[in-house]
Amino acid sequence: MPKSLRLGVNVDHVATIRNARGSAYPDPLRAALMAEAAGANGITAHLREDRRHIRDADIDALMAGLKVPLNFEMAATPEMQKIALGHRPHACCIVPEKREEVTTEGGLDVAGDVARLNDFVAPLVAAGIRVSMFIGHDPAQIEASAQIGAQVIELHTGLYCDLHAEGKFAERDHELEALRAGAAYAASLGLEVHAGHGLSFDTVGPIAAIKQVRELNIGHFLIAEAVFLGLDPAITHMRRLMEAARG
Ligand SMILES: CC(=O)[C@@H](O)[C@H](O)COP(=O)(O)O
Ligand SMILES: NCC(=O)COP(=O)(O)O
Repeated sequence: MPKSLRLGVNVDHVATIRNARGSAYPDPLRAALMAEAAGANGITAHLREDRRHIRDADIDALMAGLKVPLNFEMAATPEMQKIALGHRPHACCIVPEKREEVTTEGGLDVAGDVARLNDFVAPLVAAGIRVSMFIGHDPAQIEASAQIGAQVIELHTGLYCDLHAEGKFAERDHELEALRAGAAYAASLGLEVHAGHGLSFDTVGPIAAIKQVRELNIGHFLIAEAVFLGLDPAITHMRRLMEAARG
């Protein structure tokens, strides 16, 4: 695989399992270290406002224990900005968050919140953090991300994965085409392009094949598949599929 396609493993749902029983295990850091050993290029963790999975102590442990970069996913709130500036992770991905949602439902509305997000992102960039906006493929959102000074966008692949799971293949292919166009447009504006959400063995190939995409962040499926295969084999197989798609 060209070095330019990285795999970030999201460990949020290791914490989901831990929190379901209020136990001390399984430990997200242990999973992250296994992912690192299995060849993950980075670790992603989303500290939700409601702390439903990752908690503050997990972020402390990941920052202290990881060798690979941490991509810290967070909402654009003053609380999260303070935590990010306290830790200075390699990257921050700014995501939309609704307390009632089961998972991140769509991309961030950067175009509708340019002035606030501009001020929000500036101190993070000044602290040396690579800032990424988790958005859909709408050109207006891509342009707004560049305008506010983000260096990276992460394209939300959730709809593409949902359409695949529902067997709506024509709509899936239409969404895939829009993701391809979005990736090309973002790269033409000088943005680094990442992608993720809901990716699985079945859906990763066409996204990995988009040449402007430099990083995939994958979590829920890998943690689920680890129940059957183990974490290392699940990550190894995902990387093989990425490599095969990249050519
Ligand atoms: C933004 C994003 O895609 C990740 O945070 C991932 O979905 C895991 O978090 P949730 O399942 O809580 O949305
Ligand atoms: N930003 C996407 C991510 O980190 C992983 O999402 P998922 O694979 O857990 O849906």
